[in-house]
Amino acid sequence: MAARRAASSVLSRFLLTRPSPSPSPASAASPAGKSALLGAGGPLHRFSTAPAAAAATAEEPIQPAVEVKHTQLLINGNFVDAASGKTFPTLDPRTGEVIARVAEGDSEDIDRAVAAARRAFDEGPWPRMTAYERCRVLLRFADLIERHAEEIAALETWDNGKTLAQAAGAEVPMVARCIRYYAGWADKIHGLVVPGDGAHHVQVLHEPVGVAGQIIPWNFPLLMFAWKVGPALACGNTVVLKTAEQTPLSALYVANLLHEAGLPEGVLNVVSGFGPTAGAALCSHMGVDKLAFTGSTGTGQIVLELAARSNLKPVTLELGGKSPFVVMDDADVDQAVELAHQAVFFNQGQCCCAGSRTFVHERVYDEFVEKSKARALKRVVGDPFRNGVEQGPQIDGDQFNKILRYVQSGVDSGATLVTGGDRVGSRGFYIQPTVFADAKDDMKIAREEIFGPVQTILKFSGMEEVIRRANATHYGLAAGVFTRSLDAANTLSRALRAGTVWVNCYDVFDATIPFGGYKMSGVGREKGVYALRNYLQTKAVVTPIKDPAWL
Ligand SMILES: NC(=O)c1ccc[n+]([C@@H]2O[C@H](COP(=O)([O-])OP(=O)(O)OC[C@H]3O[C@@H](n4cnc5c(N)ncnc54)[C@H](O)[C@@H]3O)[C@@H](O)[C@H]2O)c1
Repeated sequence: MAARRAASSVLSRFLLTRPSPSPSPASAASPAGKSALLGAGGPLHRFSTAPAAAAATAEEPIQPAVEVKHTQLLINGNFVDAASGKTFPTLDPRTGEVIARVAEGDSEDIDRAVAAARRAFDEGPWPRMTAYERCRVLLRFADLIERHAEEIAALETWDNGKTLAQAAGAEVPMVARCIRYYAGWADKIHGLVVPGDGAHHVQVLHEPVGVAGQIIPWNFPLLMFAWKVGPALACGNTVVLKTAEQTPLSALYVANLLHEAGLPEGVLNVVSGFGPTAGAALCSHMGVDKLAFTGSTGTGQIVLELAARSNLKPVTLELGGKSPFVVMDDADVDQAVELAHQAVFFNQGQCCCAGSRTFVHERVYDEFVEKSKARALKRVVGDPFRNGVEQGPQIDGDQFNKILRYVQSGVDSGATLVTGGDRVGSRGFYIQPTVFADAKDDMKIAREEIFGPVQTILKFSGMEEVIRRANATHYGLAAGVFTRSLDAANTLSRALRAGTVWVNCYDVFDATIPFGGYKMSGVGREKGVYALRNYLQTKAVVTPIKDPAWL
C-alpha cells in the first residue's frame, strides 16, 4: 500500500515526485450552498479570473472507506463520555455536513484526565519500566499505524480535507517514522557525571518532567500528535492531549492503537473540546508540569499567560509564520516557480511555514509571475479522495471566509490579482488557487498569515534589500532560498532570521530535523534530539566521597 513507502517521509520529496497534474481544473462540489459563506454572489466575484469555479460539477462526494469508531474522550485507558454529557459535531469540509458527534470535554474532563495522568506518573509502571520496554511499546505502535494506514489516512482526509494522496503517501508514513525515531531515543537518554571542585560525586540526572499537557491544531492533526506524544512518552512522561475542535477523529483512532501496543492506562489521555474551555483549563491546571502548544500566535500568547498565572509550568510554542521564499536572478525560473508554488499551496495553504511571501528578483520577475499564474491555473482542485486532485477544501467556513476577506483586502490595497480570488463550486470550502503580483510590504496580504491558497509575489533588486525586507516581520518560522550561487545561498541562509532555511528545497520535515520559530513564531524546538529537552528535568545529585582515589 502507498502509505508503507519508507521514502515518503519528506513532504517535499512527495510533492515534487508526483506525476504532473492534468491541465484542466477538476470539479469541487455539488450545488447545495451554505448561505453563511462569503463569496457566492459576494463582492469577490467581479475579480475572478480563473475558470475553476465555472468548472464545478454536481458530482457527489466520494464515500470514505473508513468507519468512525471512536468519538468519546480517552481517559485512564477508557473511552468515556464528557462529564457534562455534551457533544459537538465534526464536519466534512467538502460539504459542511456532520461526520460524527464527538464528546465535548471541558474543565471537569481535563481534571479527570490530569488526575489519571498524575496517577499513571506517580504510581504507574510507565516511568518505572525499563527504557527498552518503553521503546518496544512505541515500536509496536508504529507497526500498528502501518497496519491500519489506509483507515487512518482516510479518517484524516475526511475530517481535514487534505488529499488522500498526501495523507496516505506522506503523512501517515511520517507519523510512523517519527514514533520509531523517538522509540530509538528511549534507551539513549542519559545524564552526566561531572567533576566538582571538591571530593564530591556529582551526577546530573535527566528525569521525566511528569504530566505533559499538549494542545494541537487542525492543519496536521496526526503529525502534530506524533511530534508531541513521541518525545514525551520516550522520556517517560504521561500526557493529556487536547485535539483541535475541527479535527478530533484521527488522534482518538491512533491513541486506541497505542493502547493495543501495550501503553499502560492513564499514560496518554485524549480530550476533544474547544480552546477557551478544555484548552484553557489544561493551560491553567496546577497538576500539569509542562505545556506544549501548536497554533496561532495570538492563542500562544494566551497559553503562555495562563501557564504563568497558574504554576509557571514551562511552555514550548510552535506558532504562526509569514515565511519568505527568495528567488534570485540566477534561478532556473521553471523550477523556482514549481517550488514556490508548492511552498505556498501545499495542504491548501494551511501550513504554519508556508512560503507565503514570494520575493522575486526584478530580472526574472515578469517571467516568474506569468509562469506562476499558469501553474496556479493548472492546479487541480476537487474532492480530496479523488486521484490526481492536488487541493481539497479549506478546513471550515471560518477559515474560508477569512481567506476570501484577505483576497478582498489585497485587491482593495492595489495588488494585482493575477488569477483566482473566488470560491470553487457552491458547496463546501473550496477556494481557487490565487496569485497576487505587485504586492508591497505594507499590504495586509504581505504582512499577515492568510493560511490559505494565496500567493503574494513581491519584487526586489538586491541581496541587502531582500534580507532587510524578508526579516521585517514579527515572525521567524521558516524561509526558502532558490539560487544556483553557493555564495548567495550561504549569505541568505545565515542572514534570514528563521528557525528553518530550506535552500533549493522546501517543506523537508524528517523526524531528525529540529523545527521551531524565531521571534513571535515560537519558543523552543520540536523534532530531533532538541524535542527531548522539552520533556526532561535536569537534577544534580551531589554526594561526598571519602578518601577518593582520584577526583
Ligand atoms: N509552528 C507550528 O509548528 C505550527 C503548526 C501548525 C499550525 N500552526 C499555526 O496554527 C494556526 C492555525 O491553527 P488554529 O487556527 O487551530 O489555531 P488556534 O490557535 O486557534 O488553535 C490551536 C489549538 O489551540 C486551542 N485553543 C484555542 N484557544 C485556546 C485557549 N484560549 N486556550 C487554550 N487553547 C486554545 C484550539 O482549540 C486548538 O486546539 C496558524 O496560525 C498556524 O501558523 C503552527
